[in-house]
Amino acid sequence: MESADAVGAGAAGARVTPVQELAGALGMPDVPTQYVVPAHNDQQLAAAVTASVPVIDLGRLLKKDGTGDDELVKLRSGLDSWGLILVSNHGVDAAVMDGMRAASREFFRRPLEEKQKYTNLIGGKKFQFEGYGNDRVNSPDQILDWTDRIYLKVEPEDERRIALWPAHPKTFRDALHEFTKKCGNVKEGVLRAMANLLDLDDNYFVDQLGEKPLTHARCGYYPECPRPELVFGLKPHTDGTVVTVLMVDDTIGGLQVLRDGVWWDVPVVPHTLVVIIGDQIQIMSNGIFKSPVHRVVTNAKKERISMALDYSVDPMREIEPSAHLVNEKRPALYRKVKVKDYIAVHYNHFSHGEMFIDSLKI
Ligand SMILES: O=C(O)CCC(=O)C(=O)O
Ligand SMILES: [Fe+2]
Repeated sequence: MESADAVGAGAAGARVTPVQELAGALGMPDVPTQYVVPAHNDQQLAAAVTASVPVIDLGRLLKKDGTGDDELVKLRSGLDSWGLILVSNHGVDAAVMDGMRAASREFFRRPLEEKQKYTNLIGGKKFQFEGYGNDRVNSPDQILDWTDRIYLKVEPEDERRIALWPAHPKTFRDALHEFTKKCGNVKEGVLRAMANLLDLDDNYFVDQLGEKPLTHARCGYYPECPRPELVFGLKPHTDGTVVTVLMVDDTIGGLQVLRDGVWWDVPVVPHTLVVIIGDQIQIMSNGIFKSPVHRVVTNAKKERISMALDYSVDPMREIEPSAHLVNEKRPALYRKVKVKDYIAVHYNHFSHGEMFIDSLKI
């Protein structure tokens, strides 16, 4: 969702019951009002149609002998139409994906006391982005999302806070390490192809990541929800990342993307990865690539699990539209911004259902 570093931490957050506990409460007649979206925002009832998101063969896409040209065309059309794509032949073994998903699922099945060892509330109160729990609560009128998560900094590797990485199941830490390592190649491959589409040097976006790019992993858990028509798994947002690489649940959908005022289901294709354009690429590409508004809907019958890797430029760097993409016909659309500041403010906007990128428009 947002790759937030310790930068934004500090505000006192109200303690919120894990959604998993709410969902498990016997005889609960309804969901707490804090989770109910206001009626005017209730497009949840509208039946979503499936988006024709293309599946891109990453191996072919990266071929330099011309055989990948079809994939490049598909990539362009997928990004222009949806702001996201599915990727196959991506080099992340099925065993690595399944192992990660299983470890994540098992973690959420552990008793609450054990999960609380990794809490994202220091002293039960002060919110930090890393750890287990809910999203940060900024104000009493914030609509909460029907999801628990464990959010961990995975890169730079020497900044990992291993004490917050679940020790059980025993496979969790290795699975996350391996998954992250493999997904890094997916991110780089897609970024190279995207630069290629804009006639930039292939390494342009990869170089922009800087010396210490930031990566966070978000294992999301969405329990069954008794009132799916009233409650979001994750409210509409754009990602504040460069790109997000996402492994969705292979048995249940829920991710939707907004286009032309309509919500579309993102199809579930086993063992593909979803790559979503983030705001940072929107800025660097001077608005040519657009970060899509997406959300997660809840389900009355089935829990859902997902694993997102949020890739960000080194927070100490500034980003701005590439000079190659700015000219008289197309002046710079966004102001230069320090990534650290962007990340901090993006989250506050998200929690109120606003899009921060709009405030950077020139
Ligand atoms: O759970 C999902 O499928 C989507 C998660 C998401 O949008 C995010 O983490 O930013
Ligand atoms: Fe997202």
